[in-house]
Amino acid sequence: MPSSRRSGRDATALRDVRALVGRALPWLQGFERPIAKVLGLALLLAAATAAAPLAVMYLVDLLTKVAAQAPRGLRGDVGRAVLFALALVAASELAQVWLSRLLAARSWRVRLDMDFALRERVTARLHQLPLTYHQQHTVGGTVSRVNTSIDGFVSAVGDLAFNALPAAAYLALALAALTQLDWRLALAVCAFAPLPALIGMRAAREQTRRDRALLDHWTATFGRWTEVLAGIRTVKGFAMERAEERRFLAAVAQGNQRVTQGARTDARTASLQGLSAAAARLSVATLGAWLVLRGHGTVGTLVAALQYVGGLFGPIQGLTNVYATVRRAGVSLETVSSILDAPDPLADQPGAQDLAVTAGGVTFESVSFAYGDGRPVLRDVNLAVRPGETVALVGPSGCGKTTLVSLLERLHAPTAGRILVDGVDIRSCTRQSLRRQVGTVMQDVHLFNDTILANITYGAPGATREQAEEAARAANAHEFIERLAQGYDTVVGERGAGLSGGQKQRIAIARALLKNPPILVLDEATSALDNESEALVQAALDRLTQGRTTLVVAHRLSTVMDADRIVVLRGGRVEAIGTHEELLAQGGYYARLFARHTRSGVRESGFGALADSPELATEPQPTRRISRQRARRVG
Ligand SMILES: Nc1ncnc2c1ncn2[C@@H]1O[C@H](COP(=O)(O)OP(=O)(O)OP(=O)(O)O)[C@@H](O)[C@H]1O
Repeated sequence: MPSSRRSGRDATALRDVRALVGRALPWLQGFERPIAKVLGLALLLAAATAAAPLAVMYLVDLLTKVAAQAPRGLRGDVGRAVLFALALVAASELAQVWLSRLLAARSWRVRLDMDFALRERVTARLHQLPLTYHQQHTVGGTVSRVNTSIDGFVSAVGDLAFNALPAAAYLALALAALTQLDWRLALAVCAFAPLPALIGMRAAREQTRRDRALLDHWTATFGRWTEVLAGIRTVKGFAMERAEERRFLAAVAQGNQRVTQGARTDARTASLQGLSAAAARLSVATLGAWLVLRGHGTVGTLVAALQYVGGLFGPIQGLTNVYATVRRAGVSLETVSSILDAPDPLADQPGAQDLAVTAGGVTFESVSFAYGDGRPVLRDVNLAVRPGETVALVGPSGCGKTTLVSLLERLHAPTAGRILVDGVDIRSCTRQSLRRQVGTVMQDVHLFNDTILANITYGAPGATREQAEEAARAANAHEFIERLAQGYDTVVGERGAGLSGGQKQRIAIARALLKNPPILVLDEATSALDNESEALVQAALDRLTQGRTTLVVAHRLSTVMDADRIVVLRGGRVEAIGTHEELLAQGGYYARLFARHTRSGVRESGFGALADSPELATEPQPTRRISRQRARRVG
């Protein structure tokens, strides 16, 4: 290999190590003392291990001398000297065993603590990151990536601190001792020492590439796996179980094949390193024997030298893996950093105050918004919702209704304009305090695989059982809950699998009632409920909205007509605002929508679905004034 290319690679390797150390250091804050303590123990162990062959040498030389003098038993000074030598050997062995045990226990403790601290930071960050981050990453993929990366990073730091550094110390001590014993033997060792290092360095790049590809592969595989399990209803509905199983197993087999190929390459690298170590041992044994025969050394020296050579190549091999370990840690760090350093444009501003809602007025002031792709979704929206008022949002699918209400929760930030609650810009308050004041009931109700009681008190952890029951009564949920085998202690299954759509909605309403927020966001369910269930949900919603400022993404005609005002959104713009009667009188899109609804005779909940009819965009309709009561009868 041309030397310029090699020196280029070495420089890159050094840069990699320096960059990694620079990035890893802030993460190790708080662990300096425990790491230093374990490192101290490891260095002591290295010193004890390096001293052991000297004790053996002393014993062997003593015994050789005694044997040469045709001994008459081990009495007097000779006996004491042999006993002392034996005690030295025993002490060094015992010290090694004791230190190894202590080191193993302490280093595990430090690794586990580091693992805990990293998980704490990553979990907190994942919870803080904006919704868009989670929409762009699969749950399973994130879980698999986080687990693999944290394990990888912690074990790499442990390997470097507790194995590589003590190995380097042992190498230095052993080489110094060997040079003292016989410089020629030390030279023979040094001639072979760089070989395993070079072999390891060559393998490291390939290992890193492999690790990165494997991490991506497992992220995609487990991301899909969790998605399939989460969407098992759809999988079953389309009889895709076998197909999904085949797809998953093919991906696992492909991953395993890559792991096997990697293990084969690693084994080849290890055997090449082993061969170079064996060549070093053979050359030292030959040279040592020659030196002893020539009277240039003692048998003890040769035995000690062979012990050193035997013990040296393990650490040398370990040290050559340092580069691979550093690069592996780099891959892990990249992933964890991509989470910890992911931008959070919605983070609280420095000095943000808690929001205290007094009346509950909400104002959208020239609000525009676009998702990551830059396509405008909301354009210059102006809307002032008075305290205690209910405003229904109506418009075709994709016109930005859900997006508008999510801006109020600060799940996204407007690209222009601002949103005020009681005259306070929500960007200037803390996210937590804002979300405590805004309650939500979304159409895809999410229940946790926990008891009904835990699901109702979610968001109000201090609430008592009696308060939860009271909220459930107001939400028309108490009766059906009481009829369940375990009542409020019934576990609902993942995402509330054991409950009907209407029951889930009523639990969500009870949850919102218990939270008791002054501002409410409702995203009405589009899926039709049976008449009875719909009436129960509607009555619960009426109770929930009483006395609260409410923004509702409306799909039922009754909701729209019961609202104090209706906002017609089209193409991200506010097309009209008014009461039902006012909008009918204006004769625009809303009037056409209403007319079409009354003509079609579809169920109430189909009102929102009709908003999508293409003909509504153009169909001219005569303006008709219909009283609210009459319209309700028709709907
Ligand atoms: N996370 C997202 N990333 C990119 N675009 C999005 C995202 N969420 C929604 N959109 C797009 O923004 C537009 C408005 O979506 P939004 O969900 O607010 O509409 P909507 O009026 O509530 O529709 P619907 O009545 O069907 O629920 C749509 O074109 C949609 O494709």
